[in-house]
Amino acid sequence: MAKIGIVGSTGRMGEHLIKNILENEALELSVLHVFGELTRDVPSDVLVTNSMKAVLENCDVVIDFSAPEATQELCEEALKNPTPLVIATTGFTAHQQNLLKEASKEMPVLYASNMSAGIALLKQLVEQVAATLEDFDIEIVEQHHRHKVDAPSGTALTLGEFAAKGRGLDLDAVRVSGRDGQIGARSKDEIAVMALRGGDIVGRHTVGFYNDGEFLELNHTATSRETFSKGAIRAATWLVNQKSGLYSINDCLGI
Ligand SMILES: NC(=O)C1=CN([C@@H]2O[C@H](COP(=O)(O)OP(=O)(O)OC[C@H]3O[C@@H](n4cnc5c(N)ncnc54)[C@H](OP(=O)(O)O)[C@@H]3O)[C@@H](O)[C@H]2O)C=CC1
Ligand SMILES: O=C(O)C1=N[C@H](C(=O)O)C[C@H](O)C1
Repeated sequence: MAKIGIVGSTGRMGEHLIKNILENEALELSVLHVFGELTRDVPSDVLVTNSMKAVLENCDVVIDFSAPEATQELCEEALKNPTPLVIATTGFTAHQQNLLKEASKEMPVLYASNMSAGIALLKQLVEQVAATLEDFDIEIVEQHHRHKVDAPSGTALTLGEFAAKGRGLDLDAVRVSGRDGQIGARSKDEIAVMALRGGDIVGRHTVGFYNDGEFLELNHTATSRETFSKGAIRAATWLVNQKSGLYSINDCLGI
């Protein structure tokens, strides 16, 4: 039975993870990392700690839905005590992304900006459509709840990367993150990635392909955070049996 540790246990996603792991008899919730205070009850055999070292020493695999600084601390500590890591946090700097790659040389690391099966497939469709409908303008819109702190979402950036890949482009070179004022006409290759925030939207992503006379929009809407939490748990049970390397959710799903 895999012993699971959670980083970000007091957050919105942490709450679902704790519930989903405790209700699954094939899993053991062994340790929770808390940054502030844990206000919910957990079984007495679950270790609650503010030490990343203690998290790594007390589980077979870590699931991280937290904040970039917390993931950074987790990876730095994991380099001293290699442990399979499922990383779901978004909003990383280039340095933090490199740290994930460094860690994956010493342990299995699965990173997914979105743990849903729908987005795993959508990435592939986006790359295919971008390559096939080569004259169409590509624009991406994401919508999330009012509490989300990073923008655009990690998923929107991932979808943008797949769209750019389909065109043989680098997203960093063609991404537009805002339009306001006399901006001039749209250039052929640019890909806008725009964010809307409000209410309790769990996560909605639309990738649009626009041409004269027609357009195609591919949309994914997450209606429950359990989609992400159950996706991450599935990834964790898969990852404990893998060798060191950087994996995506598609590797876990076999698609
Ligand atoms: N890949 C995916 O499928 C998904 C990814 N996410 C991503 O997961 C992350 C968390 O989302 P969500 O649960 O909504 O966010 P919350 O803000 O609700 O939770 C964040 C958690 O991280 C903890 N935390 C914040 N800063 C630190 C720190 N410096 N050190 C240690 N712990 C820290 C918080 O502790 P405290 O409560 O004490 O502040 C809290 O437990 C986000 O990056 C989000 O984008 C979300 C959903 C799906
Ligand atoms: O913060 C969230 O809530 C979500 N974050 C992820 C992201 O940034 O892509 C995934 C999901 O859309 C929900």
